Amino acid sequence: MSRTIRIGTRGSKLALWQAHHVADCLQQAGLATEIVIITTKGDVVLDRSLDKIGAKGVFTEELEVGLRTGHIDIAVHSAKDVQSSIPEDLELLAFMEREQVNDVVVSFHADLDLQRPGLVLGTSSTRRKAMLKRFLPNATTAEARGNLQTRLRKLEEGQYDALVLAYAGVHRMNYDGLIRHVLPETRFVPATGQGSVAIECARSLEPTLKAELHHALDHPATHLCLAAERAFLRTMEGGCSIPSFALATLDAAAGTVHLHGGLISLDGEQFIEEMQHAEASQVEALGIRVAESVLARGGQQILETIRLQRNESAA
Ligand SMILES: NCc1[nH]cc(CCC(=O)O)c1CC(=O)O
Repeated sequence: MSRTIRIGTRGSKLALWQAHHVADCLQQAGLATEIVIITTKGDVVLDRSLDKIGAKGVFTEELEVGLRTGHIDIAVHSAKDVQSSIPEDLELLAFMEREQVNDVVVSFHADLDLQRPGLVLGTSSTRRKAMLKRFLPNATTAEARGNLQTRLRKLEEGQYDALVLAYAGVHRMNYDGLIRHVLPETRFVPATGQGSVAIECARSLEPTLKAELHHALDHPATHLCLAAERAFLRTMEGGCSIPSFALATLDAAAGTVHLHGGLISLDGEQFIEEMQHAEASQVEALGIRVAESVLARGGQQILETIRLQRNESAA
């Protein structure tokens, strides 16, 4: 019997659901597992939006320390929370099958009218705030930090009329009954990796165990798409807090990956997008090509403006 696999995870209900999902898959493959909860900066610093916390990897850094010290064997992350580049001594071993990728509007009001003037939507995502300014100008946004349960409590208290969230998290937490609108992914293009679960490990983990874990957990079509999206994000030099977006899809019949990527200005006025496709073997180059096109067509200026605004507000 091989040794027990120690699975590192944040302690939120969603993170624990994802960790148990990984544990179930590994147990079905005949591996014993243990779940180890590690609190991250993003879990405790809740009084600021993520771009104000500054440090990269607010939801991943402490888990990566656990991988280095040998405290855990694998770390389970929401793929969208993983930095565009990870430390050299670590690797992303697997991406699990992606859930429906859309952003959704969640509310206790069954008759929620998205076009209502003055509608208040809760989100702390720079991407969602910018897209709402562009596609739902009648609405305003309010900061909504904290885990899903905390945000739903604030929603019930009336701090906002509705929340904008990833379908994946809402569904995994069984809140589907509160979904009032599914936002079209052609306009509210999701964040890189949205909907997938990423498994990270130390490069030094035993190769046979790595192969066993990869075989039990990786979803090849999702992995291909996320490789394209992450190459896009890396080229954009973006962390979690720039309003970039990317969605790759696999055309299995044609053996090609299609990538829709872009950048939106914080005020929603500029929406620079690019759609290209490539052979499955060329997904990294596809991500780079799409990002370079977006940067060349005004994306670089958007990023410069954001950097200037953040430096001014930090001064
Ligand atoms: N840190 C935010 C975060 N990271 C992963 C999810 C949802 C699950 C996913 O997209 O895979 C969420 C919440 C949200 O965006 O609504």
